[in-house]
Amino acid sequence: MANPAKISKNKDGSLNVPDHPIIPFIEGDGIGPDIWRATEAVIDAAVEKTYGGDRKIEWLELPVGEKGYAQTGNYLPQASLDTIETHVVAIKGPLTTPIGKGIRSLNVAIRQRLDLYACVRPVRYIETVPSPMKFPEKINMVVFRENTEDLYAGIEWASGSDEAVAVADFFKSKMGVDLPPASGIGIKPISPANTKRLVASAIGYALENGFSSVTLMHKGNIMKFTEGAFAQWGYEAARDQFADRTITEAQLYDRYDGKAPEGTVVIKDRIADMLFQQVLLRPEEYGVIATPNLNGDYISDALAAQVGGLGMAPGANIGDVCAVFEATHGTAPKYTGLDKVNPGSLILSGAMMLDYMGWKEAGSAVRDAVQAAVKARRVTYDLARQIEGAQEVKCSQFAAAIVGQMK
Ligand SMILES: NC(=O)C1=CN([C@@H]2O[C@H](COP(=O)(O)OP(=O)(O)OC[C@H]3O[C@@H](n4cnc5c(N)ncnc54)[C@H](OP(=O)(O)O)[C@@H]3O)[C@@H](O)[C@H]2O)C=CC1
Ligand SMILES: O=C(O)CCC(=O)C(=O)O
Ligand SMILES: [Mg+2]
Repeated sequence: MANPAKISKNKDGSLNVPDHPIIPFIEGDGIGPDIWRATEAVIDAAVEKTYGGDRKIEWLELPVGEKGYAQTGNYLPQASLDTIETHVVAIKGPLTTPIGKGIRSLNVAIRQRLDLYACVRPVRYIETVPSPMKFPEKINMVVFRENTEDLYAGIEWASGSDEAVAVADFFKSKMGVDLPPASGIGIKPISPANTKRLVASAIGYALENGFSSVTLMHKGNIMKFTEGAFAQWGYEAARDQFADRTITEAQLYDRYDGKAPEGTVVIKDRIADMLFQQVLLRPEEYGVIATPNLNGDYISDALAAQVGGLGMAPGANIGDVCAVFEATHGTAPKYTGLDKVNPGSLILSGAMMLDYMGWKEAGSAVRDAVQAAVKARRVTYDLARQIEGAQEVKCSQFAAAIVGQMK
């Protein structure tokens, strides 16, 4: 086995992945340590079984979150971010964010500071996993959530603060806008450049992965110059960057009689609230969904519920320089240290990471083993409480069962 070495990126964006790559990981807070241990065991086993010792991951822990604070006095040391950037691929457990006070989200900060602009969250049905849907097998969607701006930009001021008072004065004197007294104020920036790169990556993904549509999800009837502009800029990105590979929904019916030409993707847009009901009633009409940050946050948890809940919802944050893989869910604090929760989301995020590295056989090995373990009906509490005849097992036991299913 060669010495451990960093993954690097070529000028064309492709990756150089050595057989013994160093991959930084953040264990995470709350349930993070439990699900990380489980994930590491499953990924290592998949790589070992797939490549028979010719490939191996060298894990490098980064102190971030509560562990970062305990070890360095800093929740998000710059050195950890630099390490992710220079190693190109990383994986993380969830990190806690206090509500209404305290530090800003470290998860959001990682995405913004590393410019990981696309939050990619696939929603696919796994057989036997309990679903509230009548036909869960019809669900195959991938959320592309803009990850760097919108209300998550963190531009906000507390009620009564000097800044909020100054902004309110400015609105009143310069814009003729009278805010209710003592309002807390938040700003929602949505830019053409950040929208277009997100939508372009969503269209590229749809074309590469055989999806027939990209839906721009927005609330542009109400927030015309932010969400409405998102939809408009999304259509512009399709027209300017994928002219011969995209058509609009209007063109689909006007020119093509409802049948899209081979190798094209239909670009459509839907108002956000309405889309929440359509993904329940007619999921087969939606493939890739590109949307601003807040909508993407909401719809990814809602869609996760359709295919078994947050315990089975993987994700990735992808930028031009590096990528950080992470589950959709958070730190589920009430389960801290109980070895109880489902590690499936982080394990499946690990499978996405293996695919991204070009180790697709190992990625498939992970997914197949998860599927087989669920079918065997020895699952964590979240699935066990919904599957008839299932036996509840601990987080670590579920991971061992997944490893046991690897051929
Ligand atoms: N990317 C990140 O790191 C994220 C961090 N967070 C942070 O996490 C903290 C807690 O957030 P909260 O809103 O409670 O959301 P969580 O996603 O942490 O948990 C909410 C509920 O979802 C279910 N759940 C979550 N993960 C799993 C799992 N692995 N297996 C089984 N069930 C699971 C549990 O449901 P039940 O109670 O029914 O068992 C849990 O109580 C906050 O500080 C938040 O800011 C939140 C989201 C993402
Ligand atoms: O950063 C957080 O604490 C929450 C983030 C979140 O909900 C998400 O990324 O989906
Ligand atoms: Mg969320």
